[in-house]
Amino acid sequence: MNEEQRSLLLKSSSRFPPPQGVKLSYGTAGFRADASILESTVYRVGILAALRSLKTKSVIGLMITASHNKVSDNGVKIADPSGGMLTQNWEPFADALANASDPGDLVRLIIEFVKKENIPFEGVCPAEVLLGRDTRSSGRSLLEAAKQGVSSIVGAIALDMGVLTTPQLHWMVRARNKSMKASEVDYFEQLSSPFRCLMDLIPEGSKINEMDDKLIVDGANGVGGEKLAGLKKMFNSLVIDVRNSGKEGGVLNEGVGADYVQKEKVVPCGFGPSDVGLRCASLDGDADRLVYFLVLPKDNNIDLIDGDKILSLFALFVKEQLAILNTNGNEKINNYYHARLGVVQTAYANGASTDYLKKQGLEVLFTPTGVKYLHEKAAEFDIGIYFEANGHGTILFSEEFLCWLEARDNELSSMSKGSEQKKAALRLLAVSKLINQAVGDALSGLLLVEAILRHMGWSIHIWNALYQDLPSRQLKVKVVDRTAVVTENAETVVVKPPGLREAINAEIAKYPQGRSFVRPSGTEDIIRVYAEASTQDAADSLGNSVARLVDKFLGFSSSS
Ligand SMILES: CC(=O)N[C@H]1[C@@H](OP(=O)(O)O)O[C@H](CO)[C@@H](O)[C@@H]1O
Ligand SMILES: [Mg+2]
Repeated sequence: MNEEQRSLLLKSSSRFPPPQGVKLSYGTAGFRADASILESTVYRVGILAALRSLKTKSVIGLMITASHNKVSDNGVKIADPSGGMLTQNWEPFADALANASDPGDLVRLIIEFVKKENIPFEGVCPAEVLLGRDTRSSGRSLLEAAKQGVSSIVGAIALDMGVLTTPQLHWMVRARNKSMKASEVDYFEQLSSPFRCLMDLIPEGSKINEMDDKLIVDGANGVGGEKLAGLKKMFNSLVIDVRNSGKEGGVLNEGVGADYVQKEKVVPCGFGPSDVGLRCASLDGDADRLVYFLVLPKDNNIDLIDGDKILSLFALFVKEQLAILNTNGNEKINNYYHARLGVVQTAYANGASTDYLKKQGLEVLFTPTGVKYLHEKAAEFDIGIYFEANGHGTILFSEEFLCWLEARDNELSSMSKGSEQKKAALRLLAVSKLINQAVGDALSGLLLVEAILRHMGWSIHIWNALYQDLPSRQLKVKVVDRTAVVTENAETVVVKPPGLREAINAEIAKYPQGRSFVRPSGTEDIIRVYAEASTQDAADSLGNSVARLVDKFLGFSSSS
């Protein structure tokens, strides 16, 4: 490292001293903590983003958000050149950088890493980082810290893209690296034109009734509501009523949003008895999660239509279109492409959804929690559909399949214009454009759900009745050290501390259709407990028993 670079780093990093006595970890979705301690971390992630840009010779993204966490938290994560999450190989470096004790230590780590990764350094290559943030007010100063981090690497520039949903930033990074136009208007256009195409291809007679036509969306008092309001101006075929847009004075994620609705299974603020029976949806704070729900007449209860059911809807539609594409009248065509369709879930997927998907003949795979794992697995298929139960997911199409599909579409244009096969090809191409290929995106997911419901001629009630969820309960347990819990087998089995696995299994055995697992959260300082059983009382009781076990083995009460 030359003297200019070294002194630039030493000087700028001395303005961002790390918080004392805190160990930060890149976690399930980047660094998250109380916003007041994050400046140094965000500054350092700015450096990391610039190095990643140099290494990959591509545009990199840096997003400042703490998604569904409380408004006083914030966080930072990196989008890789494909628009996906930061490569997992770099996470240990991210951890080391964030925890470096002083400027000297930081510079030493950078020198070592640059050497190890063979990063073209010292201004030989340009580096570019796109910055985005959610609506948290702490995001402003954190964005400044990120800018300082990026520009402390010679030759690196940071471009402030403003307040965005997380998926918008990921999409922009991907678009820039594919030399496509990448403004917000381009993003809206990318979503709205395939949506219109899907609507034009709706089979005759698939009309859902008038009353069901309106969609009411809870924007979590975050960035998603405002962006949705901008997006819906692009078409008039969809009536969307946005509530909790953040403009009515509500607090981000407080009693609102997809995480609240999914975990608590109650109506968000701003919804009530007058919404009974209507199609409602909820976004999370940075609009990368989407769940639907139906308000029930009593006690603020809802019927939750979660990520598993969105996944099921998407999988049915894609499977149906593939089947049409590969059929010629009553005869199967000979040279069809056998597209491998796979679905990916985590242990939080409701057991009834997995049974349902398997009964549809679909290949179902499991990964640990965190879209970085699901995305990677889904990318192994020609069409890989992944969703976390909380509503984060998307559909990935392989380049090979898309090439074949485009060629098939052209072939069908000359042979059988207006045929069912031609329409199926067009629909799948439209889905591949509408659904965000970089990362799960509540806005593009919402448009696809709306288009498919109309295609099927289904109300939200019919969709909800595809299968019935097993009752479940999720709990959080505060412990002394959550890293003391180690799991394996896609987080379904506890390996450490010794004895906890056996104790949990003994509880599960008491409940018909019982299933329960625990794991340390990667975004909060807690252990999560999940329980499922044949009745709600049984799921609650199993969850409580397992939470007590966690507390007994690891909690504050166990250490006292
Ligand atoms: C049970 C649950 O919903 N966990 C969420 C949550 O992760 P935890 O590691 O469980 O805190 O936030 C992640 C990021 O948004 C999301 O990917 C994940 O699914
Ligand atoms: Mg989110």
